[in-house]
Amino acid sequence: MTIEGHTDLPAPRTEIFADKDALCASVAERLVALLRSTVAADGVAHVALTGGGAGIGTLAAVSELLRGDASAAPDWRAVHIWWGDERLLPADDAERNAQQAREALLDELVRDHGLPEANIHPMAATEQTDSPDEGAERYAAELASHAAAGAALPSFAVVLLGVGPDGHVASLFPGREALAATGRSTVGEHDSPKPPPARVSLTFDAIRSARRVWTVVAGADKAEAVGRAFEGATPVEEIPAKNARGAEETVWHVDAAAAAHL
Ligand SMILES: O=C(O)[C@H](O)[C@@H](O)[C@H](O)[C@H](O)COP(=O)(O)O
Repeated sequence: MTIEGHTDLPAPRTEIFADKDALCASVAERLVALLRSTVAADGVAHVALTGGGAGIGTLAAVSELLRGDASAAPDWRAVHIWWGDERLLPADDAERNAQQAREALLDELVRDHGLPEANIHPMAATEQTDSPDEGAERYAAELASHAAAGAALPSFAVVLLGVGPDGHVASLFPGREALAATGRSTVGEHDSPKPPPARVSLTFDAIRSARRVWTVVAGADKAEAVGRAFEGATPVEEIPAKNARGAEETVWHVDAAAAAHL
């Protein structure tokens, strides 16, 4: 089965926040509202999470929101949790995006808010395979099993993405072969410049099939990458984040420090 990311997508827009906490609180609110409206409209909502400080901070902010007032929340029984990328490590490794997400929010959603454990779809851990390629194949199969007939992956309401100081998103790093993986939903990375080397990632085709792409970017070390992502001439091979777009919208949530070069 092949997939095609959309090619003609709306231009990204930016929203700038005073600091990381304000950014995370705002994205958390929007995420909860989006999942709620998506479940109401479609009966199901698929979301792809990201690791990183702002990504996990957003999940912690969702947890805080729910403690204040859970009435705005979606029916968590209808929400499916996926990841944009993962580190190929033991399942309970503290460096795993899934493990960090569990601690920040997901364990609580399962325990107190009815999120079925079966709706959490982590990428492969080393208990399943040591091979990033096999991990990618396994995840592609899992995605396909939740896709509409003829599609390779579910319709993501939103893909959340952190952006590295080098301009990477998910595990799509500058200059790496994985950037060029097309016609498939996932790709293995064997030699990531950021440790650990072995990772699994969604491809750009998969990211670009999402209805929305929301980046969450905080910190002065991101300012150059953010600035370059919005310059027309920047090659995607240098700043991969430039290529991350959603079919309906792409919003860069950026704190003031990371927005310094915009
Ligand atoms: O697996 C990883 O290496 C991270 O998930 C990574 O992709 C992260 O999202 C960005 O590097 C931004 O991270 P920060 O938000 O912490 O800057």
